[in-house]
Amino acid sequence: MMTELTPALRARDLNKTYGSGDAAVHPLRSLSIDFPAARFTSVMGPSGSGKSTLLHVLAGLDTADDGEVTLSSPRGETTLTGLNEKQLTRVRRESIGFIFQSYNLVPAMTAEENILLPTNLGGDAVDRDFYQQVIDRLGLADRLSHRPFELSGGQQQRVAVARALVSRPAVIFADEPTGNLDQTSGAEVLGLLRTAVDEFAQTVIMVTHDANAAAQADRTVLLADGRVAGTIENPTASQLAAALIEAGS
Ligand SMILES: Nc1ncnc2c1ncn2[C@@H]1O[C@H](COP(=O)(O)OP(=O)(O)OP(=O)(O)O)[C@@H](O)[C@H]1O
Repeated sequence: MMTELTPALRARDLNKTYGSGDAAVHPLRSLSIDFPAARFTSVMGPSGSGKSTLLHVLAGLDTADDGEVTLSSPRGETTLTGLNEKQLTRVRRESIGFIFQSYNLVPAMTAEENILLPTNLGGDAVDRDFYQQVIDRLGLADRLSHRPFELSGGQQQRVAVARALVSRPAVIFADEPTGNLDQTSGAEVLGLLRTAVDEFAQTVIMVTHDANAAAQADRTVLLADGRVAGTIENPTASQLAAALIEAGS
């Protein structure tokens, strides 16, 4: 049984370097951090501080040069580092949802087909009651047969959020999920991420530049130069804005 103190994700001594010599860039420098289960964590930091790299490594979409990432879910504990691509694909399907700034929907598929894609790929039966709940909550019921190009940006992101929620992954990653949205659509997406945590005990980790968005989380991790520069519990937008100015963003 997981308690809220159990980390859903544990990262230890992650290093990543691009290039070499004078041109070397270090998006991750001996970075260690825990992300508690059933909590909403936002990640902020100056441009180039390593936020997206960290998210991709935690989600098994990219690999670190060394260090360890361990995922704990109701299915058990898995060390992602060291898995081959096939094993990683399986873990991502079973336990991880990802929401991108640019939605990343399959253009030839309808909204419904996009939403059900991860569940179908995993070979799992769709929980129709939960699916209906998500669709109703997202106001997507009359958009399900539309393809992405027939949807507004806000609607496309709602489809992407539904896709990440419906298979009920233990951890949902979101990289600037509100970056392309107007304020109303952005608030809606953030509300849904909160619901995933508060009602469905999922773990959410979200990268954002927006202090107001970040303040919706239970905790904010501040990155600077590939390292954890600090964490703020129950952050407020003004606290985060001040911290970012201090970090030089
Ligand atoms: N594939 C790559 N090849 C070379 N350098 C890379 C690559 N991906 C990222 N970097 C570099 O690694 C550093 C960290 O990038 P990352 O995208 O993780 O930062 P970030 O904090 O998410 O930035 P932003 O807020 O601008 O999105 C940057 O200096 C970036 O240029």
